[in-house]
Amino acid sequence: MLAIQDLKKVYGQRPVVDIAQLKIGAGETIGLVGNNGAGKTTLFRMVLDLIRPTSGSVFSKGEDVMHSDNWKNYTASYLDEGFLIDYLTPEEYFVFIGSLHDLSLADVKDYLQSYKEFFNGEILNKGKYIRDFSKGNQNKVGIAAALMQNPELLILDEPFANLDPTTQIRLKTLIKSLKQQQTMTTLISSHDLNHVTDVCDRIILLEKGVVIKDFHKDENTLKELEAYFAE
Ligand SMILES: Nc1ncnc2c1ncn2[C@@H]1O[C@H](COP(=O)(O)OP(=O)(O)OP(=O)(O)O)[C@@H](O)[C@H]1O
Repeated sequence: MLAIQDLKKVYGQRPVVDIAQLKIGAGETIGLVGNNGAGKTTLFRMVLDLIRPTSGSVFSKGEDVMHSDNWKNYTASYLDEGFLIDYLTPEEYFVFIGSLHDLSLADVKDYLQSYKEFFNGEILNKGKYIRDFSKGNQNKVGIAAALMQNPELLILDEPFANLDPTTQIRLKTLIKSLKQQQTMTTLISSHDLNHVTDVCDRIILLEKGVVIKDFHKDENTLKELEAYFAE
């Protein structure tokens, strides 16, 4: 699904991402972990062609994301509130995103109905603009809008941050159930080692822009990660 080749991003003199080669297969659920400033968001931004690499490329289904638009049809992401439209209500935003993906009003309505539990009564029919919601509730809108697109490739930057514990658990359940369909490749960055090892099958550990570890999850993964970060 994704292939990263000699990818480098340098700010000033400092490389903040430096990955010679990384392949992510279709259907994989990847957890990207690393301390503050490790380069997780910068990597996601290059995968989504939001920023350009200093050198190297990201290929999505074999096509360089810098020189192709095809990946936009099957990729959904939520990195931060910048992905939202502040002056819309959540309902208006979902309808807008739905219209970009040929979803009818009825489709969007059905979808929102199925997310009632995830929204926990805090998102719909509030008569409020997105800008007036708390950061956690804005995250819920962004994550739900990304999932609504039924993407082949889903990219979420720290999706558990700012969510209340109930919603964190519901989000994990949601991601696990989508994973079972085996049609979605998922990249999730997180500082929450418990959550990320719970939902992801493969963990990539980034430190100062470099991949330090890349392994498939087993029963020891959480302990190994905790030991690594405790050093
Ligand atoms: N536009 C920019 N100009 C200069 N430096 C930048 C810019 N964007 C990111 N950086 C630097 O690149 C490094 C990687 O940042 P990035 O946000 O990718 O890390 P991260 O792993 O997502 O961190 P966090 O866990 O804190 O969100 C940091 O040192 C950051 O200061």
